[in-house]
Amino acid sequence: MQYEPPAPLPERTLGEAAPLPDPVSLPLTRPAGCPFDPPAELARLREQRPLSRLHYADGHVGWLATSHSAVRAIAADTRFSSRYELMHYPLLEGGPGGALPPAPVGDLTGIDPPEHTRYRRLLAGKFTVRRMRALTARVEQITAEHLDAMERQGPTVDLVAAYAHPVPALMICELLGVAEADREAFQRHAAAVSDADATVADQLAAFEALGDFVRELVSAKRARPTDDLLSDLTTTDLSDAELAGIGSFLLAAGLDTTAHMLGLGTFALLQHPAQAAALRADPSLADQAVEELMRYLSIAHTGARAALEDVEVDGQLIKAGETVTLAVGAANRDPARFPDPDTLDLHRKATGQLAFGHGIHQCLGQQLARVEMRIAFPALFRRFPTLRLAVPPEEVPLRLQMGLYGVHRLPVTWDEA
Ligand code: HEM
Repeated sequence: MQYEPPAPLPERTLGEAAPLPDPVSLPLTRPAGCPFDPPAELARLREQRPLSRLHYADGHVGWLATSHSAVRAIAADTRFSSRYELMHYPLLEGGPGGALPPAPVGDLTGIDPPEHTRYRRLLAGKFTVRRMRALTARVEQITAEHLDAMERQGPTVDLVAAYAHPVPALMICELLGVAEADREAFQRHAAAVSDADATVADQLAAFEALGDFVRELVSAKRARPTDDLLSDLTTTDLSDAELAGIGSFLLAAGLDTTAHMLGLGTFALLQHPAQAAALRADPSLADQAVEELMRYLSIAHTGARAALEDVEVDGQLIKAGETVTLAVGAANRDPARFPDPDTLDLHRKATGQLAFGHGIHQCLGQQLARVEMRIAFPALFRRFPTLRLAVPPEEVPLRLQMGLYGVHRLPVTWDEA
């Protein structure tokens, strides 16, 4: 019998290593009864492969990154763009150039280098250690004042309206140098923008009013600078329009994010009483508790990037022009990175969690956000040791299907002394 050499193995080309399952739609449904877990379907996809094919609403077939390593690698890679106008959106009709316009002036998250580098350098230099230290003292004061007000008001209160929203709102006022007399108006507009019960017209009107407010603030700082970030920025070569854009962007980036972390984080701690008790008993736990809550809750649960050229990630070829949705919530629950990832464990060292983003767009305000949370969570649980939900957990209104996850309201109560 004549010997036949084995047929050569087919050459394995990138992206053809194994047949890919059919594209999926973005999973959005969170498991019933556990409002803190990402959609279970994301975990199933992550078990199969780090990158799955994803259907976008305009017919594009792009990618969904679910593993910690893939999300981290893509966020760190500048061959992927952050420009909104280059992206397809899983839930928005209209492809690049149709779904969303380019980022407005001052919005750092939707631009690439070199435009991004210029803004980023100017801003990073203003989030100084000295400023963060000064802000820490103000967070302590502001949280104490709001806890006093809650106590005076007596049970029951909506924790979002009484604490989770006003504390970060006032910290943005501190950062931007909003005068005491103007803060009430500022807070009113800011609360109306994110009020789920407001009509779209009212939300838009509040949004316009905030824009006017920031423009007037810029003129005031140019005329009479004070000790704040916005005044500092008036000494740079930024135009008034750029300053107003940056002011509005900081407001958008720093307020609702922190507010939703405080609201949802309190809900999570109330549902995990042993963890809340540990935080109450040991204030030195606060730093790692905040990292773990950020990981566990991942309120900014998805990000997106568009490939500017062909890029290989985890053995998978992503072609130029394709959009990748980054499932940050799933990445932060990846067992390959965090053992027993679905357990909230404040004693865990959750370093490497991706909830503040990663790479050149990583959150610029993260130190401020951390300071706010490190102070606000323990202070709340120490002031009200009997704090509990005033409604059954399933009645807490959740921000389902929204870009930023959280609670709309959190009715809480406690035993009066
Ligand atoms: C818990 C609260 C916060 C969360 C969860 C959060 C989350 C994030 C995330 C995920 C990004 C990256 C977006 C991307 O890669 O496209 C980001 C960027 C940013 N955040 Fe935050 N953030 C928080 C608080 C703040 C605060 C308090 C400020 C400032 C007052 C702030 C200012 C910014 C800015 C300026 C950027 C843009 C950075 C860039 O594109 O270079 N954030 N944030």
